[in-house]
Amino acid sequence: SPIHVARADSPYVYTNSFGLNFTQMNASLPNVTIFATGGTIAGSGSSNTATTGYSIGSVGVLSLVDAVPEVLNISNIAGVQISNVGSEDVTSEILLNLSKYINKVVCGDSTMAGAVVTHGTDTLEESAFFLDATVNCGKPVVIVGAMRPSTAISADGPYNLLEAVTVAASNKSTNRGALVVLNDRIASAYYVTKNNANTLETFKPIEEGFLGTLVSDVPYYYYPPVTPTGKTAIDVSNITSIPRVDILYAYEDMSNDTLYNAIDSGAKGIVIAGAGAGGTSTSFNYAIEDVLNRLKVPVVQSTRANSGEVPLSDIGSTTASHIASGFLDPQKSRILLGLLLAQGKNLTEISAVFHGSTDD
Ligand SMILES: NC(=O)C[C@H](N)C(=O)O
Repeated sequence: SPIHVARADSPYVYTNSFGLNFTQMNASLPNVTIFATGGTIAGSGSSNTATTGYSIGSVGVLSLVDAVPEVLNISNIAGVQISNVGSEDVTSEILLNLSKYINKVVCGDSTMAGAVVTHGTDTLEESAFFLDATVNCGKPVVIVGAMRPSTAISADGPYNLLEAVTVAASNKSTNRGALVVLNDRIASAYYVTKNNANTLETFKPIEEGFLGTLVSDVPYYYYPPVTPTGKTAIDVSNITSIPRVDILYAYEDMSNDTLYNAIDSGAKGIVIAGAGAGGTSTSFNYAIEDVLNRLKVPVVQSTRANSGEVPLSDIGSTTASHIASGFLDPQKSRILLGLLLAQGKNLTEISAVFHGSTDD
């Protein structure tokens, strides 16, 4: 269960009705809760030039905030340690717990302005998409990470954290869904993706553009609040687990066995990272139709190209409830399919939700 923490050197001055501890309660400042999950932002290396091979999640939320005392000039902070793992170890259990927690202690508390989630960057976009789908009270949920560990020269985590808290505390950030803030940019969690394995300039919504930027820690939004086309809000209050969804990466000579093996070993839904606009071989297409018609297991056809649409008209015949991912990439499609399966949706309903992202 989560541990509530505050700054190491000072006693709590205020505990709210949800048991969250604050080290200051300045009535003129907004309240923000930081939910820490781990990742490089909480990592430390053996030298100040090491930007790989460092230990992940060795720094707790308390030390993160201690490294950036400036956050206390802009908000009253409560800290909750949800987990302390590399993002590759973030599970659907952690995400469900986190989402329910934010819905309860941020959405359910009129004195709380918003939430910040610190997270490893490798799968940050998956967790951000999950939170965008499942926290919909209008308050900002800002997901932030870092590419350099806290011990590196020019570590990016401290300033990224300050920017994330600034965005979460700003009333300009409401009704924009979950937001990803790194490297002075504000992006919609619905579209953003990691583009480079190593560099600071890595999170981008490839086609859709950023929502805003920060200059000298002041957020500027290019547009008034918008909702991504076809976005589906999902209530997780009655969901206790997320069914397993596997992603299969398509390639020349791909064997149909990959599909049947995944289902035989327990996958309740499949996402294909297809070639181009969802393409798989003629033989594999028959296997997909067999799985849809006979086994009634949803197969979402997405693309391994890192942007663009998979249109429904481009995949398969009309003899089955085909599901085209629209503009959602394989990793976002996996999150959405898992949530829809958890809600008990059938193939036709699932197809309609994915089709919504295409606006046709
Ligand atoms: N930059 C990072 O945070 C990478 C790290 N492996 C993680 O995702 O936890």
